[in-house]
Amino acid sequence: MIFKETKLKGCFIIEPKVFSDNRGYFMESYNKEIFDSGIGEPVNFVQDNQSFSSRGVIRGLHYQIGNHAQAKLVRVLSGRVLDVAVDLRKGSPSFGEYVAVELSGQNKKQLYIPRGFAHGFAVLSETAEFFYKCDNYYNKESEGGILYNDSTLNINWELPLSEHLISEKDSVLPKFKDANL
Ligand SMILES: Cc1cn([C@H]2C[C@H](O)[C@@H](COP(=O)(O)OP(=O)(O)O[C@H]3O[C@H](C)C(=O)[C@H](O)[C@H]3O)O2)c(=O)[nH]c1=O
Repeated sequence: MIFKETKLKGCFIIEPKVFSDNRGYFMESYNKEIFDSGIGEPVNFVQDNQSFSSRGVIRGLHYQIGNHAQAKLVRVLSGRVLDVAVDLRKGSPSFGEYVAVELSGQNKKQLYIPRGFAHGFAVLSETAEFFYKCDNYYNKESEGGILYNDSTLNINWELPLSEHLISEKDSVLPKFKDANL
């Protein structure tokens, strides 16, 4: 496994070791000992999530506030997405900055997003199966979000506007300046 820290401290791009042969491939997609050593601290995941989306779907930008904040280890089982993490940590020198990484079944890359970030992704392939581990449980009451096309964050989702497919809930999320952080 190769761990590359992004410009946002604590946020890592991870590339697993893939063993390919004439049958296909094998990889350890998660190994706690290797992961904790690569990240530099213990992370205890408690919930796995999985979602399936069609091209043009943008899920996010979501986070959970306070003690219910979640760190996430995200990857794509099949298809291709642009995955986005926004630094919302109060006092962070990169507050309001984001990283965008293409994750796909092909490149098998993973993104580790620490607590204190908003997360979202856009589906660039016909369909995408998305899988992620969380280090805190879902807590509906503590859900927060930011409008995916907020002009201050100015995220390039790499999809024509005409293709954006957003949930009703996400379409009415607050702007970054009004978000409940
Ligand atoms: C997140 C979550 C949702 N749900 C229920 C609540 C809704 O009835 C249904 C769909 O939820 P939602 O529309 O919020 O799903 P996404 O838009 O994929 O939300 C996720 O999208 C971005 C990319 C994230 O990083 C978050 O993990 C999460 O907010 O699943 C649960 O039962 N447990 C959960 O952990």
